[in-house]
Amino acid sequence: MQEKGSISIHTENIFPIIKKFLYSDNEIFLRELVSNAVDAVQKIKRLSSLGQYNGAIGEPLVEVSFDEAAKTITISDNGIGMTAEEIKKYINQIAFSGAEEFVEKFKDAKDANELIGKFGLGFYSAFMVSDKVEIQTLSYQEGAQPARWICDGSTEFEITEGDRTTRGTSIILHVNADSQEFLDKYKLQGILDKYCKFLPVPIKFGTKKEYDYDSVAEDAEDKKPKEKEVDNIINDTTPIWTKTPSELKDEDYLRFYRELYPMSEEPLFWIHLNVDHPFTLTGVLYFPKVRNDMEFQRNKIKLFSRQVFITDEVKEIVPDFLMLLHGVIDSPDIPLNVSRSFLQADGNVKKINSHISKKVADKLAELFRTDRKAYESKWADIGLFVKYGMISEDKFYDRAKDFALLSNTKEEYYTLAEYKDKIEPLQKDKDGKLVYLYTNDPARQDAFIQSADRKGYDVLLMNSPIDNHFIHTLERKLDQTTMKRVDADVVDKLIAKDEKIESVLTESETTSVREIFEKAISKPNMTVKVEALGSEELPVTVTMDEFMRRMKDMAAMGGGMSFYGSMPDSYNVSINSNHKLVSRILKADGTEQGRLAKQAFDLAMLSQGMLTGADLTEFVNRSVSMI
Ligand SMILES: Nc1ncnc2c1ncn2[C@@H]1O[C@H](COP(=O)(O)OP(=O)(O)OP(=O)(O)O)[C@@H](O)[C@H]1O
Repeated sequence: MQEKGSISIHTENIFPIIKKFLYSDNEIFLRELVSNAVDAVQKIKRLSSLGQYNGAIGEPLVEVSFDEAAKTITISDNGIGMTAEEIKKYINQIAFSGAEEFVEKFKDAKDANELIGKFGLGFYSAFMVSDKVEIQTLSYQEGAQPARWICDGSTEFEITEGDRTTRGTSIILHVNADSQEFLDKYKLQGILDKYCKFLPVPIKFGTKKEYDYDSVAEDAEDKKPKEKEVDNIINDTTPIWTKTPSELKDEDYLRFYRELYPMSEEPLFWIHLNVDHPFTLTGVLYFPKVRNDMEFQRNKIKLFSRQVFITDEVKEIVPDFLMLLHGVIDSPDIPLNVSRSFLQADGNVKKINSHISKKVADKLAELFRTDRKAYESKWADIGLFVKYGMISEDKFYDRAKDFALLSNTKEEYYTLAEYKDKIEPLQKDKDGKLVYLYTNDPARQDAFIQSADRKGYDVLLMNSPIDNHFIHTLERKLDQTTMKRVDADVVDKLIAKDEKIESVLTESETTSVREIFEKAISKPNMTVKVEALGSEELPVTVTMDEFMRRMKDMAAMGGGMSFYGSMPDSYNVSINSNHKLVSRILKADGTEQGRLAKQAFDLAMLSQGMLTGADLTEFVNRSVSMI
């Protein structure tokens, strides 16, 4: 048997195009060829189980090997094999059925995956790294003759009788001068680890040493275990996501997590995805402990299609707010060769995205319901995802509103509904609006928190980076509710009530107090106000108005409020006319008045960490002289 022919293709020579345009991703040749080998092995298993093949199937195996001297890489399997006729049909023609279209469109294609996927060129990716590709194969069919196909990357091929004596196929790549880097153990091992680590058929890559400790006799002088050479199988053929949750224990999930992310802390919990309809999706998603270097933690979800690794860019498949999750997703509905533009347009991908969002919400709801204490203890980490989700997706907000928690400065946790009930009696203003008080820095705002506490007000802890945005979402979503930072005003004014506190000072005394303080402080960005507050409140309080502060925060974050950003920080200085120190200052003589007023103001600044530099030095010197 010998035949020479021309690959059925109307267009002249397609290989230079493949090589040129696919070059950047050339390592995927191995993924393509190993996947074909795995398919071939699975096909023979299926034929056997259907009774259409009665021979022995043997141990299914795909073997990858290389020969540095001969400059070849071989991918060999004991799968279904091909007859010469099948080679002609599947290799020569099928792959090029779309060739004309291919040549027309190749100019616009952005990446190799897109090209290969669209045109069923999996096998031909071999030419990205080879001068010559050879197939040695023997079909499972009774009486089949071994066949050999060889092609040098032109449209000319040759089919002759082959040498294979056992069922299956070997693809031999004669590696080209530019791709010699692939003739390396570590390089190939790395590619296999990346793409083939969880393929469903054992993949052998060389051998490795194993030590047999059982063989060492108790009384043996030389305690060295026997060394033996065993197949180096690079993959786990039944990774946990292919199993049902009932077969698995927590330890299995944790072990898999450690295998995927060896250096990471233990995850908080996980979700096992198992969907049959309307699309097929399996996977395990882990909630990691979130660290500060969030960027580093993105892109940790691995996307597989029938256990073949595709990518860890899952942007379209996983909702943005869940991008920090870890784990794997496997869906045969996502083709092996995906490109970003494909993912964006694909209907299944959108469905998968919203399914994942729903599953995550269901899992969180369940954790909340079944063990609220444990859920609360993890809230610092979980909260980040939940808040991000609530901010970015209305649908998720609706799902999460019953299990999202607010925590206060006393480390108590409340759902949104519980919190509303808690604060309603005391924190409603005169117009019926609920005022939620929060702190973003409990250490600096301690004096304000204590004042609020004395009044029976509750203060929420909103000190994670996402809380700024979360506050806006809550204001938008919650009816008749505003959020105020606890240091936005003196406590008696934080929540505007109808009740009026009487001042012990007359009108002219009030004016004098204001003038004394204005003179003592003498800073243009400090507006002095004398106010009648509770006598137990501090004599002097420095605040920044909530609106002004938010505008400034937005400007600092580049939110387009540059007008506010360029304004100097301006503060309100509230003097409590009912505090006895204020009366004392009023009664003191000329120079003493100024000194005491300055001292009281500096103390207010100090308590908020705002007293620095020369002002601080002056304060310390003055305090020493006063003691
Ligand atoms: N190792 C193999 N054993 C048996 N048949 C094979 C083997 N490799 C390839 N084939 C046959 O050649 C055909 C073409 O392979 P090719 O990789 O080009 O495309 P594909 O596998 O059909 O699609 P894809 O683009 O997803 O890889 C396969 O469908 C299969 O019938």
